[in-house]
Amino acid sequence: MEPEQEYVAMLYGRLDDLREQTSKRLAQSLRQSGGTPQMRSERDTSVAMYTDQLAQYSAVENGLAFGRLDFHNGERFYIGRIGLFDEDKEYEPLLMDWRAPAARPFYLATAASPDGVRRRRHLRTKQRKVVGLDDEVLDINSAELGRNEGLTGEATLLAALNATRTGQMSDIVATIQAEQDTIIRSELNGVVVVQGGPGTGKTAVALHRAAYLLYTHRRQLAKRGVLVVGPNSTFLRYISQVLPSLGETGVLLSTVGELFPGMNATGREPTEVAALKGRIEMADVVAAAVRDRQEAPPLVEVPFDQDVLRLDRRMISEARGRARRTRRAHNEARRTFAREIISTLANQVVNRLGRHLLDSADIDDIRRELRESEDVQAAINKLWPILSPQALLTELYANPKRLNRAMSKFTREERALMERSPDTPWTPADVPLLDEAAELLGEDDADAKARAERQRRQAVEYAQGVLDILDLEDDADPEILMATDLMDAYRLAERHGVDRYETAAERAAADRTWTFGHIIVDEAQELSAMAWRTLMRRCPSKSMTVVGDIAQTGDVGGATSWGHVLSPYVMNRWRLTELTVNYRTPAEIMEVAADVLASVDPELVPPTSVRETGVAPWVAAVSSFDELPSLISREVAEIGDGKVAVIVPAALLSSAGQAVAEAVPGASVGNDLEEAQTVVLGVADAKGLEFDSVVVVDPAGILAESPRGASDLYVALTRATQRLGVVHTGDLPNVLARLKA
Ligand SMILES: Nc1ncnc2c1ncn2[C@@H]1O[C@H](COP(=O)(O)OP(=O)(O)OP(=O)(O)O)[C@@H](O)[C@H]1O
Repeated sequence: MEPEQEYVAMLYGRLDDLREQTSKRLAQSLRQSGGTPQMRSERDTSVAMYTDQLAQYSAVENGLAFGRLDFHNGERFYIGRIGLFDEDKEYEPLLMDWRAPAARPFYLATAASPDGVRRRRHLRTKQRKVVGLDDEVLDINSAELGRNEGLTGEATLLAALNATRTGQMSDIVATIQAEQDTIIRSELNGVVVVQGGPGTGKTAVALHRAAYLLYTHRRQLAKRGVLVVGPNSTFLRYISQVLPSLGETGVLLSTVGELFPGMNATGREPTEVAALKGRIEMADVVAAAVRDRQEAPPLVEVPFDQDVLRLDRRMISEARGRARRTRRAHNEARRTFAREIISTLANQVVNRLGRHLLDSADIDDIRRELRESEDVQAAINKLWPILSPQALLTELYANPKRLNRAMSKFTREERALMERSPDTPWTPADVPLLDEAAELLGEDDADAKARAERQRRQAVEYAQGVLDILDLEDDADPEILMATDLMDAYRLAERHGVDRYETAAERAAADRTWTFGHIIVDEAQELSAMAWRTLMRRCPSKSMTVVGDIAQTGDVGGATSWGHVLSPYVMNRWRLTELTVNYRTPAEIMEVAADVLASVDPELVPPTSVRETGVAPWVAAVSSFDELPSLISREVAEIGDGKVAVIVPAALLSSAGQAVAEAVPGASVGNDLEEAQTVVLGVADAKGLEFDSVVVVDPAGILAESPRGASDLYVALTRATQRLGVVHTGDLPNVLARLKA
């Protein structure tokens, strides 16, 4: 252990040197001021680069080096979170980045196929101290009997799997298994689907793949960024530390609901409404809703100049036809529509006044007056209003007549489901519809232009004002300042004020039309067809990693087959990969869950648990759920320091949650995974998470609550890393009969 400690201490020394150097460079860059705009922009880039580097050096502090490979030819290297080099010895590698091609045997070499490796060593460290070593000699003759054959670094792996959970997902960089490594390093292009049962490491693989892709294709991806999509904000918080611990900070984590900047769509709605909004036909509904706002009533009367002008349906339809034929988005095509209407109205005015009495300047004046007339503008606004996506949908949902027209192909009941009053909060299922609307409506660039023009005018006025003041001073040197000089000075100052280095992820988060270099979708089975449409729009290159488990689909609008979901966008050009080993759930618990899976579909095969705990799941029949707090207290005592989840049907969440939170110290309802020792959750919120101990309450309630009840129960049962309890009233559902035995 001593020599390893020395080597690891040397690596930390090198890391400290790098930190110091970078801090100095950062301080130097920050001290520079002024210069040409280009110099300032270069300075901003250096500041950003050094800041990122410092963040990376801090992030890799824990477990900086975790492995060593010894080869038969006498070569040896250490493997860690980042690459470190010896500057004094021609940049000889001291530590190899785990993502480098040469580090691959650390994950793939086996006794049967050693790839030149003699020994693989796992270093376990705590802070900067080496606290343990696990060696594997890759010699087919010395392979221990009964050893779990397929596993790499088994001792270290099992130690990681048995560790107490913290409420935050940790990285698996030291113990990535061969089937996972192949997916992590699979090529950037195209769509790769990672199908796997619960606990097979799909989320872990997806995040390590993001880190791998950024390392391997940095130039390509740093500019456009990588997006990781997760099912809800609790889950995103749970996984949020994994990429930073791998030294990667520039990845945007988002739910689909957050992809519309400025919108916090956290409203709730009945599942059948969300499912309806998720159907692909909704794209046609939104398009119809936009067309419905380009109205052509039989007659519109426009007061003008003590007269009344008339627009009949034919005139309006003609203008509308021209605007539509531009194929521009609604707000952008409005200019064409307005021009046509003004032209029609101008014709009427001219005819009334007598065309032969007017010259072209008079006609221009008439057009201008028409354009400026509030009555004319109001008429155009009514016939072709400027619309925001929010306004379009709010008015659609609130107006049964509009819904009838836009949803003519839907049943009366379905139309009724969509109705809601204007002050209802937006829900996640609204976001893809808002996104669709934003595409069809386009920017209202007249507004943006007016704003820019206003700013320009203000700048000129400001410059002129300063010049006027200077003019008053007798000794002012007229050579020194001209209004235009001042303008430039003003603009530059202003530009410098807003110039700020942002990562691709930060810029992407604020821009609805941002397109990413790669998108990773986790719990992808939950996404509706409309959500897929939104995501595909954000990734024109269709370079994606799609991670999920069809058997866990809980959302009624979610996926039942990957081909069905993906083929509209990439036909059959996607690659299916599968993970088959369950690292989370012990065999004793998985046996119970497997019966539930068979009830979802007898063809589905559960993943194989990598370990047993020797602890059988417990079951408690109670006469009422009032007994829950005392059962949970007992379980908390059993688990010691670990985390306990109480998973309940949505209908029980508030009552059971309150009872447990009041009676059990350190318990809370919802998503406080890090602080609380015990959390009470509905199944949907438990998706993707894991706990040392799980108590599933009212399984019959979970089964009955949704058409996908069996999948929900399967998800709930597979969240535990150590212990499982089931609490029920009445009869235990048949699918859990094994628990009675
Ligand atoms: N190679 C590995 N080394 C160490 N731990 C691992 C490894 N693979 C997976 N794990 C652990 O197994 C657990 C389950 O992983 P993860 O959450 O990624 O699974 P999942 O397939 O996404 O599960 P689910 O479908 O239930 O959400 C995590 O604690 C993860 O750290």
